[in-house]
Amino acid sequence: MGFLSALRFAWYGLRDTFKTERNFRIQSAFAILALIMGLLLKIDLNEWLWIGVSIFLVLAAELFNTALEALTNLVSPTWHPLAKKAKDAAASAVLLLAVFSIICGIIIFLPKLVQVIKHFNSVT
Ligand SMILES: Nc1ncnc2c1ncn2[C@@H]1O[C@H](COP(=O)(O)OP(=O)(O)OP(=O)(O)O)[C@@H](O)[C@H]1O
Repeated sequence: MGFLSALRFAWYGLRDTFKTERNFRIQSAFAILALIMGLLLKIDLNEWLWIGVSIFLVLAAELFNTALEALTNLVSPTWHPLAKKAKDAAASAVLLLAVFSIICGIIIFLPKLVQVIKHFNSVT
């Protein structure tokens, strides 16, 4: 498969996951919110790296989760303990990374938000 074909299929995967997976749309919305807050609060390069890692890890984990769900549904359309194990483990991976990204967001944005609120309080 050529490089351009690989890019095209990767794009199809992103587009399809965005259309069909509500969680992926929610995570994308949080990613955009984090980018806007990063710009508004003028975070430094190091902080951008942590926000970038958080965003890409969560979105990539959700894509893997979606792939694993699709494969599980294909292999085991009816209830099976191994299908449950696979889906639950994949969902847990997304959850762990979402918690990591929330912690990064709190560490980076909370002190700056507190500063902004203090500034507005002192001005008004
Ligand atoms: N074939 C199956 N066999 C056993 N348990 C299943 C099966 N399909 C789903 N489950 C259980 O139901 C849960 C939810 O499954 P589902 O396929 O709806 O995943 P989901 O994480 O809710 O997907 P989405 O995020 O797309 O809504 C799984 O985590 C698993 O515990």
